[in-house]
Amino acid sequence: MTNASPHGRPFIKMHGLGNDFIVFDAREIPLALTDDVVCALADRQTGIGCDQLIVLHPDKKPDAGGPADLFMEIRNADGSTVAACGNATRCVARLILEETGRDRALIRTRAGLLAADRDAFGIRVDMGRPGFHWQDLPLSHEMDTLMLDLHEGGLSQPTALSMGNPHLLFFLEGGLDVDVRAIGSTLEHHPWFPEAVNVSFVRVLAPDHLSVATWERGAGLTRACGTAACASLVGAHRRGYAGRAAQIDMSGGALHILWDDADHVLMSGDAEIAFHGRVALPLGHGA
Ligand SMILES: N[C@@H](CCC[C@H](N)C(=O)O)C(=O)O
Repeated sequence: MTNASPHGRPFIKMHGLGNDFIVFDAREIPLALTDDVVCALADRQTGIGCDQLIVLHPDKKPDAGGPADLFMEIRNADGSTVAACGNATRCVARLILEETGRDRALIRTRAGLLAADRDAFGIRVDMGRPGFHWQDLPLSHEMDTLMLDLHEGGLSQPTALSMGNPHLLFFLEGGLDVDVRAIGSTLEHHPWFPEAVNVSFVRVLAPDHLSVATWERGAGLTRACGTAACASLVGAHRRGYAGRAAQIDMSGGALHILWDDADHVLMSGDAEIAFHGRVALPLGHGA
């Protein structure tokens, strides 16, 4: 890669429960990354390595509620642009809260305006309302999202819903062993999901305690997925397996999710800084 600046472009490496992010601040110096450059940076052997790459832009679309602190661009490791990422939203909220000294952050995403603050578990983000209509995900045609007539790898009848991004949830019986990689990668691009889908496997340990493994669209198997944790609680409640609040265990740690009476999903958990660095970007990419 060519370096337009002798020192490269600064970035912060962050993670939420091991779901890791390269965060670039483009609020003062613009940054536009092609899919190829995102892939190169995300590569764990030849780049920095990440599940998602985040670019912070000025908020150019203030609505009636006033301007957000920033607009958060979210890219999967394969370069695709997505609307929502729960773990990265907590990380960005932490940066804003530390930078401003305020107790509330407002982050604009393609999925809407998200408010964040601190709570006993770390950073809490209001992830907004879930979507249950087939067009919310979207699906290829009209169907009942509560129980899809879909069968794969011995599993069947998953629930589908949107948390600003599409999720497919299989509820597992007992200790059934599943091949998350095989089933997840097969269903990620199933023709019923024209924009692909995040695939999760949910075990109900108790009505307020779930365990979730996720194959993420555009990133593969990750240690944690914030929107999948939100979707799992909502889906489990709709299927009658859980209450409206639960601890969600994932291989990287736990999140605490509440689906409140106003139909908003609140997600709480850690947001960590791993290290600061600089990277050479190709000419014309804002280095
Ligand atoms: N890691 C995320 C979700 C990132 C986007 C997802 N892979 C998609 O394509 O929708 C999270 O914490 O929510």
